[in-house]
Amino acid sequence: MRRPRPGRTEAMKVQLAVVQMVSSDVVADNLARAGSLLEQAAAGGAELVLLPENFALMGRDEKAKLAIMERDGDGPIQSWLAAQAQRLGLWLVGGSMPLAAADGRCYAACLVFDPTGQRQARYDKMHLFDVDLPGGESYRESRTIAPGSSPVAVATPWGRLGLSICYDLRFPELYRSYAGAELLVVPSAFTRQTGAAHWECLLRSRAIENQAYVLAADQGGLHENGRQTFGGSMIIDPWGQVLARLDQGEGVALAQADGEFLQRCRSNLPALRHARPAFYGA
Ligand SMILES: NC(=O)CCC(=O)C(=O)O
Repeated sequence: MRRPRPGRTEAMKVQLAVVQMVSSDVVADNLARAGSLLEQAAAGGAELVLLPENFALMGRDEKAKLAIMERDGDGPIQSWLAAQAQRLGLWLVGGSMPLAAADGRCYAACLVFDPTGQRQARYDKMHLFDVDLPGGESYRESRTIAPGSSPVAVATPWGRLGLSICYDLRFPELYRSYAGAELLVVPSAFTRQTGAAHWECLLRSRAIENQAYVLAADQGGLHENGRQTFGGSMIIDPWGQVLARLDQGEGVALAQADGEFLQRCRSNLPALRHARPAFYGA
C-alpha cells in the first residue's frame, strides 16, 4: 500500500472497490452479506470501498427505514460500519443509512470511516427522488427523508473525496462544488428504467467534466418490495473510461486509481482551469 504525503496526489495509487447488493428487508441478512462482500474487496487489495445506497435495508414499505433509523453517532448499523472498516483496515464509505431528523423523518446519510474505525465524514442526500416515471412507477422520497443542505468532501490519504447519493447524480452543480477533488462517490439504488437510459452517461459525464475518479455502487436486482434496481456498478477514470463494471446481482468491482494519470488528464486538458464561473455562476 502506497501512502502518499499530503500534496503529492500525483504519486497516489490506490485500489478502489464498489460493492453491489440486492438488499432485502432483513437488516441482519444484508449486513452479513455486505460483510462477506467487503472481505472479498479486501482480499482483492481494496483500500477504499463504497457500499450502495440503502445497503442495510430495501424495505417492502418506504416507512420501514423509519423503524431502523439511528441517532447520529449511536446505533448498531453505525457500529457495524466502524467495525468493518477497522477489521479489514479500509476506508469505508457507507452508501446510505437512515439517521433521525428532528421532524420524524430521517436523513439518508452517507458515513465515511477510516481504517481505525473513526468516522471522518457525514453527508446527507440533498436531492430527493420525488418522481413519476412512464409506466406508472412513482417515488416520493420526501415523505420519509429530509433533505440535507451541505455538500461534503473529506480528505483521504489519496486526495479529496466528494460525497453524493443516487439522484444527486443529476445535479452537476453539486460535483462542481467539489472541483479539484480526486475521487467522487455515488452510492445508489437507481431504478431499472432510468438506469438503462441515463446511469452510465451521467456517471461518465461527472468523471469527465470534473476530471476525477468516480466510484458508483448500485443496488442491482429485484427487491421484496417489487422494486427493480439497475445494477451496473462501476469505477470510471478521469478520462471517462469505465475501468470495472458489474451487471446485475451482488458482487464487487475493483480498479486502481493512478494520481499520475489524473494529473496528466488535468494538465493536458485544463478544463477545470479554463472555467469562467464569473460569467455564469459557480
Ligand atoms: N434512489 C434514487 O435516488 C433513485 C434515483 C434514480 O433512479 C434516478 O434515475 O435518478
